[in-house]
Amino acid sequence: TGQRWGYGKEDGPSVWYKNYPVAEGSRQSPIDIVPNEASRDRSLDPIIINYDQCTSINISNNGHSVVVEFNDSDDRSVIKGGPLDNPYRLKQFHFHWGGKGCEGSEHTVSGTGFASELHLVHWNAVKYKTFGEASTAPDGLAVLGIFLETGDDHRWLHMITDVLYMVKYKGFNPKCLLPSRLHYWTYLGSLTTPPLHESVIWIVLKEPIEVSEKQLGMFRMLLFTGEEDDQRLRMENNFRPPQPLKGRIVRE
Ligand SMILES: COc1ccc([C@H]2OC(=S)NC2=O)c(OC)c1
Ligand SMILES: [Zn+2]
Repeated sequence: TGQRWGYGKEDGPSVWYKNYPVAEGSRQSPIDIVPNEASRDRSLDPIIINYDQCTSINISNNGHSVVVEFNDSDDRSVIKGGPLDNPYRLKQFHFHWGGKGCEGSEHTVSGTGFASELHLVHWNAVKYKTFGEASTAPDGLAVLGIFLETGDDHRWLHMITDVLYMVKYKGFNPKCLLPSRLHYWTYLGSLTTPPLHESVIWIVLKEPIEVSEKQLGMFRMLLFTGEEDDQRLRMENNFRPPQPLKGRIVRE
């Protein structure tokens, strides 16, 4: 179908259900995470992140966000452990952000949003042959969500913000975007943009990373629109608001 969707009044999250009825499904993301309602699951192991051999292949503006894609032809960069039964291969990462200060993340914590949220998207290459196939399976994807709060410059984020105007660049290890502690909340959810497939095992890290207003401002320099479009729409507020929990349990 490939229907046009966006984050504006006419094509934003409140009308996605018209072309994507699963928007009103039972495991939609993001959600508001209420820490003291999370249930302690002692069977949950720590997550294990292996990004050391990862190969970034490009950075692009897909009209909804800035996306860095990785070579996912083998298990060179995977996440495993935690709530996952298999290793999941890193496919891409991208960000969601606001237009100003405190809003911009997709998940919120007790109603509080962060300035931005990084999504590292992985797929289950043990059970599925392609990302596309995995993206429609209930255990097909694992997305690592990391909150960005404003403060000092992030030591490595400049490698993204400095090249946001370029297309090709290599050699970026997203491990440097991880916070020091990997404590997480986990729940079953979905893609947060159309097609909104309910195929995501969410792992949301509790500890945010710190980036500067200037670094965040670089994201807002991007545009939703192409060079040929007559109007220039700044890319900002590309986040979906929290969706109903519908009885799901958030584990930690
Ligand atoms: C091709 O890989 C992806 C990855 C993520 C999404 C969205 O779902 C989440 S999570 N963040 C998003 O922007 C996606 O939507 C089409 C496609
Ligand atoms: Zn995302």
